[in-house]
Amino acid sequence: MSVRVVARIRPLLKHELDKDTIVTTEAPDDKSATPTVVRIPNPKNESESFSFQFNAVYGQDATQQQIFDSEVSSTVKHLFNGFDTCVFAYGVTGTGKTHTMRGGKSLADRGVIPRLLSSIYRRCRKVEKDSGGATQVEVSMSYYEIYCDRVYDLFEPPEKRTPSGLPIRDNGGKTVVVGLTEKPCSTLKEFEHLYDQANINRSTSATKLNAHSSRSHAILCVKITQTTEDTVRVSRASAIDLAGSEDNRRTDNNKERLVESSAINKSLFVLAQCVEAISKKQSRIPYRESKMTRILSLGQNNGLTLMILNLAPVRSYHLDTLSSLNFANRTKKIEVAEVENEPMYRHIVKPLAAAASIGGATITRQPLRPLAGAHNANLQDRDAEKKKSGAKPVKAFSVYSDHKSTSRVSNLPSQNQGIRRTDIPHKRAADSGTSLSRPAKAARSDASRFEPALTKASIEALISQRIDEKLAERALQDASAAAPALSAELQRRLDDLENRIEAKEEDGKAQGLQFLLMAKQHQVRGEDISALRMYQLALPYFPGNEKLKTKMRNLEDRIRAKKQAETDNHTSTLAPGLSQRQPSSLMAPLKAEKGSSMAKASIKGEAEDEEFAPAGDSEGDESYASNASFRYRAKGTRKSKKAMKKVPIFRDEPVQRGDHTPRTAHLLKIINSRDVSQIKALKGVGAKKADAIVSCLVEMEDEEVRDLEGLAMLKGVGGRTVENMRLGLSIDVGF
Ligand SMILES: Nc1ncnc2c1ncn2[C@@H]1O[C@H](COP(=O)(O)OP(=O)(O)OP(=O)(O)O)[C@@H](O)[C@H]1O
Repeated sequence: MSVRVVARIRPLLKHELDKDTIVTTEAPDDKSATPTVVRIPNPKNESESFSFQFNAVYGQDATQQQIFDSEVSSTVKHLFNGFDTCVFAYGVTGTGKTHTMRGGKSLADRGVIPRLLSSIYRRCRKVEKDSGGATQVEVSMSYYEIYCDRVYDLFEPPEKRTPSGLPIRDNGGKTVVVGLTEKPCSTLKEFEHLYDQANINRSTSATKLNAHSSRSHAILCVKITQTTEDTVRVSRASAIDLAGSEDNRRTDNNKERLVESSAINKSLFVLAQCVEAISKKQSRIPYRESKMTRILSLGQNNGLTLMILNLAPVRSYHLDTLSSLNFANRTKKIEVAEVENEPMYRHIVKPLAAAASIGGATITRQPLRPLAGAHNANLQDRDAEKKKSGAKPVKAFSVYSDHKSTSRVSNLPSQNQGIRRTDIPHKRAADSGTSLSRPAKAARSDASRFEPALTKASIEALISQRIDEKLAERALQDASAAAPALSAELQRRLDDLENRIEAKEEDGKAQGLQFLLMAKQHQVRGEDISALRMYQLALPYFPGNEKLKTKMRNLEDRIRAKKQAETDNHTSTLAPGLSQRQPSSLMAPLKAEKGSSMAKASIKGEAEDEEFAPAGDSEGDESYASNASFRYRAKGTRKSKKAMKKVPIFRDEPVQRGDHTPRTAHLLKIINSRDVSQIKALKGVGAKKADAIVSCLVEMEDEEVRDLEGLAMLKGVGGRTVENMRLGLSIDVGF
């Protein structure tokens, strides 16, 4: 089962009403009423557009109710059938993730999370009613945020937090947060109170792009425990509101916001890398490079996974929207195992003699936490049967929560350790006379059915299961160790870099060092394009660093050579014609609306299609033709992007920088005036192009276009356009 990906385009905000809407929805064919396609123009050539197909697409007028009813409400049934579910919102800052997940206070505005809880409580009542009270359902939840790569419990007020946050640990292949509070929560009202309180603790701040920007990834984990007389079944619903990526040239972020922003961007970058590695079936998925990716474990988690891709419809988000669409396009290919959480048999863990001694009439039922954390130790017979029949072994439970009290069985009070003590003769705590310790008649007769758990065979099965677990853990460790071995020297240098980053947290260069570290890590893995991108991001922090520049040049040469080799190879194997195109069901959704250059792109084959390689104008833009799906930009990176674009050579290029011919100087003056009417009057520039140039200049804030090269690097402008502008100018203004 793949991750379900749906896109939601938010409506225009008040201050955007006069802005150009560029993202639209489309039904795949006229007959179908439900749109599944997002269409967006090619930023390099407005006459072309790209389309991306998802499981569903919601336009600007989609309501909260509609999103919930169509996408989330059906997951509740699965949850109660024992499956884990995960809904997460992804998108650039200010695109509506928090609105979608949390929403507003009014009934109509409530987002996915409160609606999910409301639906869960309704189902609880139904299950209890339908079973005549034989099934009891308990709901509890944990809620935490990942802020600057540190995990904080949102049920704890910020002043009680330890600055380093809560540790996370791999536990039998699952990632767990250690020491998280888990709050029982039996009514919607109770939930709303807890949730609202916890959200006050979440890190949010005003940024230029969003007055209430989430500065952290927030993860809500709702645990459903269904208890019958004999069994307990636990399943979890995770609802995740990711922080949005930010282009810091647009945010005007101060230092604190910048630090947050780079942590957010870094984690999202790692997420994109993970998705890319999964989609390319690489053996090493870089989950460990960020806490968010470790916890999200996309592709490793079991159960139903839904991603809601939030998009802003306006032009100012154009490139970010393309990056998000590209990311989502890869995510939808990720396979998630549909593994049901099997019920466990209660009587095995029923209080032993110890429980009886502390029991009595006042004892309340144990919250059954140990069962949730433990493996299905008493399902060994069934597992063995399944193994024999070749069925997949049952995998116990999924990620996300490690409540203090749900820690592994060994940490539990002795009366709850029955599950580990199947080798101890099973005593019935009949003496206490409580309803808890003395099973009902039916249960007692049933008990004999479970006695095999104490036989020699079952003990052996239990031991073999433990061995399997240990072997699996070791295999997991071995897998990470199997990543390309680093030389001692390289490892030392990486460690050294890491130490320098930590020591320089306050230093402005820390971020630069972060980029260097990531670049080296990519390089070690042979991911040259990503490495180059990281070096480019690092460059502004180390201006004039010749060593870095040489490294980049070498890397560029290598990439170019590789690309050339690939192209040669490709041209020799590619049969002509559109028959080479992958069917649209293969999710290579870039289509040419018109114009031949897209048609050209479409026959480049799946690999390139998948990676969103928009057909550029006359100059190829290598920054797009990347193997990284996430376009990460930080302040001062424009120049590095320029460095990647094939720079046109202009006839009146000045010998010395800044020393322009009068014609060039005049052209640059017009461009830098940011006056649409003047720019529009230039030869070869229509209203649309002039508009695009001005938006681009606005994005550059105070930065000016200093030369023809710089002009040719602007969105929608190429070398030919610049040449036209210049020539036209000589006629029009009499040079
Ligand atoms: N579908 C929608 N209908 C009405 N308003 C919306 C919708 N989606 C988003 N908004 C509004 O857009 C603004 C930004 O939304 P929101 O805060 O949810 O963005 P975000 O993606 O969570 O941003 P960040 O990543 O910065 O936290 C808010 O004012 C929100 O009310």
